Amino acid sequence: MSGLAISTTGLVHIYRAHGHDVAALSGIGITVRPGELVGLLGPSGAGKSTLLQLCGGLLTPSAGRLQIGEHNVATMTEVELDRMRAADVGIVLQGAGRNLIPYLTPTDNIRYAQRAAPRGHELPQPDDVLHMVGLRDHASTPLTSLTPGQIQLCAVAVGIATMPGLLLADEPTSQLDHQARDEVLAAIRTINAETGMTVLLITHDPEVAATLPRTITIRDGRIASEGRSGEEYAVVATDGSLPLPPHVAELLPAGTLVQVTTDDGEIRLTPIEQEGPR
Ligand SMILES: Nc1ncnc2c1ncn2[C@@H]1O[C@H](COP(=O)(O)OP(=O)(O)OP(=O)(O)O)[C@@H](O)[C@H]1O
Repeated sequence: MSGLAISTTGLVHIYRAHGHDVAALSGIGITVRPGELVGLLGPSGAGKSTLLQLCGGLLTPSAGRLQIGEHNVATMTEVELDRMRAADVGIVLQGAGRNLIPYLTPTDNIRYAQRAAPRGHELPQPDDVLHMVGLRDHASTPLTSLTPGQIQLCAVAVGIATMPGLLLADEPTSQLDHQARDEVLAAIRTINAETGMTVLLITHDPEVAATLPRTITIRDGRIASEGRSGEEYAVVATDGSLPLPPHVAELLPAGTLVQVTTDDGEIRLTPIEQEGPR
């Protein structure tokens, strides 16, 4: 299967908890092309995991549009979402162990993940999947004998067991030493490059983020900025609003009047001094 595109418009997700609502996403608009490798960044509680789970069909949007390849996620039934997860979208949850059955070998974990794929879906050999993540020599090694890095690689292998068009990974490099982190990142890059699978991964690690071709930073449930090969850019939203980078927002407290002028192709923001109350 080739890479799946992701497209969202005005995506909103509200958790209803203990009698009050939490708006985790407040109108996200992103487009990810098939085969892109994208990092999702942002402070704790920004809404990254919520976005990832929506893309994986583990949650359904409260409002807005979410398209994964041909799937219009907002309108799908539970059965259709199950089918999408079983073959088209691979999810690596935070904490490698949550993705694995501890008493099965890497090969059998992959076979288990492949069981749910619909009839007719072409499945790779477990050995080939393990080769792709660099674990072929550990096909039959008990999980208890693997290092933390190898267990994470095994979780990634299980995530791609059905060769989905989209791999979603929630902090796949966290809690690993630098060498293991780089090996997991290299495996994800290999998967992306060799299969054309679209990859969306969450990371808190600036060193990981700096190596990714594209990053999307979420803050307070909205897109705050995008990075391209380590360079940060503000993104104009569909309603024309432009989130200010934090170091500029500090200079312009809420309510500041700003004159916006253009001059020879440059756009200038000039805060206007307001008279205080007499
Ligand atoms: N099941 C839930 N019920 C109620 N509120 C939730 C639930 N899950 C997340 N939230 C809230 O939604 C907001 C976004 O959470 P989310 O986990 O998506 O953020 P995050 O960016 O992934 O954070 P972290 O980096 O800490 O994992 C937070 O305010 C969080 O407290």
